[in-house]
Amino acid sequence: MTCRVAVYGAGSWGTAFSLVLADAGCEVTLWGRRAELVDAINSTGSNPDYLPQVKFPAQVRATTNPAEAARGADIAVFAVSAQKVRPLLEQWRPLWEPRTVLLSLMKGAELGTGLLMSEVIAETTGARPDRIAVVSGPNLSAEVVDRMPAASVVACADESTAAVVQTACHTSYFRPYTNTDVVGCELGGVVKNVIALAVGVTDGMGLGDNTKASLMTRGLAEATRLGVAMGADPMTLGGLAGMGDLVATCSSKLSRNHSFGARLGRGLTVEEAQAATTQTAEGVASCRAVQELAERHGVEMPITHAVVDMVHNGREPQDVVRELMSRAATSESVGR
Ligand SMILES: NC(=O)c1ccc[n+]([C@@H]2O[C@H](COP(=O)([O-])OP(=O)(O)OC[C@H]3O[C@@H](n4cnc5c(N)ncnc54)[C@H](O)[C@@H]3O)[C@@H](O)[C@H]2O)c1
Ligand SMILES: O=P(O)(O)OC[C@H](O)CO
Repeated sequence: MTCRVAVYGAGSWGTAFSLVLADAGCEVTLWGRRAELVDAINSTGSNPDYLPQVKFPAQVRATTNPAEAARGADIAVFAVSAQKVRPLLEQWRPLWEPRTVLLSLMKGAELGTGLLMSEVIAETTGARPDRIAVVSGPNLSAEVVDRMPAASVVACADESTAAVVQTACHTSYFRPYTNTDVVGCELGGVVKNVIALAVGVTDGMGLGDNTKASLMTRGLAEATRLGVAMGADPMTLGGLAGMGDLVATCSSKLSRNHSFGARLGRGLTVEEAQAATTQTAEGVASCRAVQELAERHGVEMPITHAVVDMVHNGREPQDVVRELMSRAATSESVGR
């Protein structure tokens, strides 16, 4: 039977993931909030504002009506900015059938609560963990829509739910693995955005590949330490949703988080970097939520602190780098 999917959010990843779902044989209803964009998608089969190179197959239709998207949906997919999703979920929760799987594509933690997106979904909808899933991995949307091979992870506490989502998005170029470690997969996606900001800064400053490799490796150590404190399997952070996504995001000029950091590193102010960023760079807000989580769980995350200092406390990149490097010398095994 054809899988029916509602995708909420017609930005970059909502657009790219709709293509993946359609290529995998699903019927997709893509919700967008702007009528002119939805009309353009329905009349031209492409999204003029995000990834206009995509030509949707006929089984992708767009709507501004969240209830129309929800009707008969086997899976409801959320691809809006992490800080904006709570009120939408609160408003829309009666729209989905009790059997509908609620799937987050978002890689952010909520400011103020420190909740991961699966937790925001659970809190707002009351859905049980076996109905809530996430997709996370090295999936830069511009490469995905060019159908360049990529792997990813579908995480859900319930393996059979993860398998349903896996089938719904498995194509010749998108290979999803399943995992029951939801916290580990989500945290990998959240923390890599913070580390990509740091790597972007040092790239923007003209620093080298040794710097980049050091930040990525120690950034992975931060993600793993926090993950373990929050109940994740450390092996998950070494997988696609952890190391895999860290490598893709920190290495790619397509990454919005890396680009934001690079602007700071080149000397732009935070306000100037923000003005130049037209799409969601989740790490900018989430770095503070990650810092709060680190404090709550008693975990040391110096790179995350450095990013918060540059993005929110007005600190100069040069000073922050110097400070990071001159911390007391320690053993690599500390805090493992
Ligand atoms: N782009 C990627 O390559 C990629 C890949 C994997 C995961 N993600 C994650 O997916 C999520 C969405 O990212 P994106 O790249 O699609 O961002 P985007 O900026 O391209 O699109 C965000 C979408 O959210 C919508 N939106 C913002 N505020 C809203 C509000 N208040 N109400 C309703 N809609 C609102 C925007 O209209 C837009 O359609 C992020 O958490 C991101 O980390 C992105
Ligand atoms: O463009 P970014 O920095 O949001 O990264 C996009 C994806 O998360 C990469 O997997």
